[in-house]
Amino acid sequence: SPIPELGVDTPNSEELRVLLNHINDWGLDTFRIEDLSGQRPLTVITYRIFQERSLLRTYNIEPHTLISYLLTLEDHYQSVPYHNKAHGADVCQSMHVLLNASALDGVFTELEIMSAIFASAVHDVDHPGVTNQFLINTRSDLALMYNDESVLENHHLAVAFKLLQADERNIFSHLTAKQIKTLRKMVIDMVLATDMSKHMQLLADLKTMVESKKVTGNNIIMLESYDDRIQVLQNMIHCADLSNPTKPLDIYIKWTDRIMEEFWRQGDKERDLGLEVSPMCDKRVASVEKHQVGFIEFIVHPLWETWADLVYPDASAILETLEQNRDWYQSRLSPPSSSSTT
Ligand SMILES: COc1ccc(/C=N/OC[C@H](O)CN2C[C@@H](C)O[C@@H](C)C2)cc1OC1CCCC1
Ligand SMILES: [Mg+2]
Ligand SMILES: [Zn+2]
Repeated sequence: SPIPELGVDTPNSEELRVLLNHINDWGLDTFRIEDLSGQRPLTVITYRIFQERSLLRTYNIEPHTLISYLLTLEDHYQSVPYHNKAHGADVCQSMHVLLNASALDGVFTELEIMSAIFASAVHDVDHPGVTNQFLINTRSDLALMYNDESVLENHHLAVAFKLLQADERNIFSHLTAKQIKTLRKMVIDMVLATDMSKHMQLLADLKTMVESKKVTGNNIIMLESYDDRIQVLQNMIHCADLSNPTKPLDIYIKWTDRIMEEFWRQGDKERDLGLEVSPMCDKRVASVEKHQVGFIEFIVHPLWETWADLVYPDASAILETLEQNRDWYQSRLSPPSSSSTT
């Protein structure tokens, strides 16, 4: 049966096509695409990116096989408030835009680009909506399986590659053994880098790279070793994963609502289990704005400021939006009561 042009059949294909024409733009409304695609944001966005980058042609990927893999991958994202298929789709599309930075023009190979898009699409598959620490504290089967080390990220990878084993879903069936080996290593290295516990090390290495940045005549970054190349891609997927505060405010606020709902459900589970409620997970001491300001100040802005240095001036507008959004949440902070200032 013929594949629908957008990958899935929906009654709103005209409006969906118009939205997907903005696939290369920062701030694409993933929520609107979720609604217009019949709850298939990950399939339609990833399918469009593969087409946009001619990856089906370059790697002889059969459209049915790609759609079959993407639909099954999407079905393996759990219906949790934040870490669901819409987040997977959003990180994939954000990664696609970051890869287009002119400072990175011609830097990565087609295989590295496909690895990065694939890694982003799969990076949180089957996320249960709780943190690594929760899985460790509750002695979950996943923590037992992965010995408490990047438990979620190891699981996302295992599920993503397991789904490839079915012939009708094996989108890499026409790659050489060497290409598959390279893709698999890079995808593993990228998804493992989305473990927030690696943030400080990733950022420190990125800062070192920026300080010693080597560029060609027309300001294109030169990356000689695998370590340098993968380090840029690891920071890129980490930036994409923590890109919510850099998006248009109305979209950012919706992501905040979703992550807080997910954190509060975890807090409720911890309370029911008699465990200490994790930071920011207690709905009874809700300080959503304060947490977002802290998240931006201590994690998101330092990362994006360094990324913006690396690809200067390509991410300057994104950094500007981040700072405006931080100021907005700051302005919503209840002013300190007069007694506290005496
Ligand atoms: C739009 O806001 C957000 C969008 C993504 C995320 C993603 N978090 O990482 C996924 C895991 O949970 C890892 N940890 C993150 C860490 C900061 O905290 C731990 C409890 C878990 C957090 C956001 O805000 C959070 C932080 C401040 C208010 C809630
Ligand atoms: Mg994750
Ligand atoms: Zn994620």
